[in-house]
Amino acid sequence: MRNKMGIYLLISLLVIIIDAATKWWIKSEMNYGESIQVIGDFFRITSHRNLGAAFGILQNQRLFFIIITIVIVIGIVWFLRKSVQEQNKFLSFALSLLLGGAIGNFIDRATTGEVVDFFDFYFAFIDYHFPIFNIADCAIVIGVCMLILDNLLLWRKEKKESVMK
Ligand SMILES: CCC[C@@H]1OC(=O)[C@@H](C)C[C@H](C)CCCCC(=O)CCC[C@@H](CC)/C=C/C=C(\COC)CC[C@@H](O)[C@@H](O)C[C@H](O)CNC1=O
Repeated sequence: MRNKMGIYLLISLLVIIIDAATKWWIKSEMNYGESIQVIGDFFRITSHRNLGAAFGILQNQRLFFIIITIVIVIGIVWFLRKSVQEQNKFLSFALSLLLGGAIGNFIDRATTGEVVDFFDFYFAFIDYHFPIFNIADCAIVIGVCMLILDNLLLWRKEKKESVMK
C-alpha cells in the first residue's frame, strides 16, 4: 500500500513542480500586467496576481486561505490513503491532482500572499473575460470534475447492482 501511495504523491509533486516552474517563468520573464497574444484575443498569457480565491473572491484573506488550504490538504491525504487502500485508481488520481493544485497555490499564499495567474481567456462573442488562472487551478478543477464523475459512476454502478438483485 505504501509504494502505491508514493505513485500518487509523485503525481502531486509533478503538478507542484510544473505549477511552480510556470509561475517562476511568468514572474521572471514578464512585467506585472504584461500580456502576450497566443491565439488572437481569445487566449493570451497575462502576468496577473490574485489576492483572493476563485473569481477574485475574498481579497486579502491570506491567513484564512492558508488555514483553509491546510485543512483541505489534510482531508485530501486522508481520502487518498482510503482510495489507495480501496484500489480506486481513478479517485486516487483525482485526489493527487487536487493535492498538487492546492499545495501549488498554498506555496504562493504562504510565501508572497498573492497567487500568480497567467492563462487569460476572452470570449468575444459574449464579451466575457474568464478569470485569469494557473496550472494549479487547472489541476484543482480537473480533480474536482473527476471526483464528481467518480461519484456519479459509483452511484450508477450501485443503482445497476441494486436493479440486478
Ligand atoms: C480552482 C479553485 C481556485 C483555487 O482554489 C484553491 O487554491 C484552493 C485549494 C484553496 C482555496 C483558498 C479554497 C477553495 C475556494 C473554493 C473556490 O475558490 C471555488 C472554486 C470553484 C472552481 C470550480 C472547481 C471554479 C474555478 C475557478 C477558476 C478557474 O480555474 C481554472 C478561476 C481561478 C481564478 O480566479 C484564479 O485567479 C484563482 C487563483 O489562481 C487562486 N486559486 C484558488 O483559490
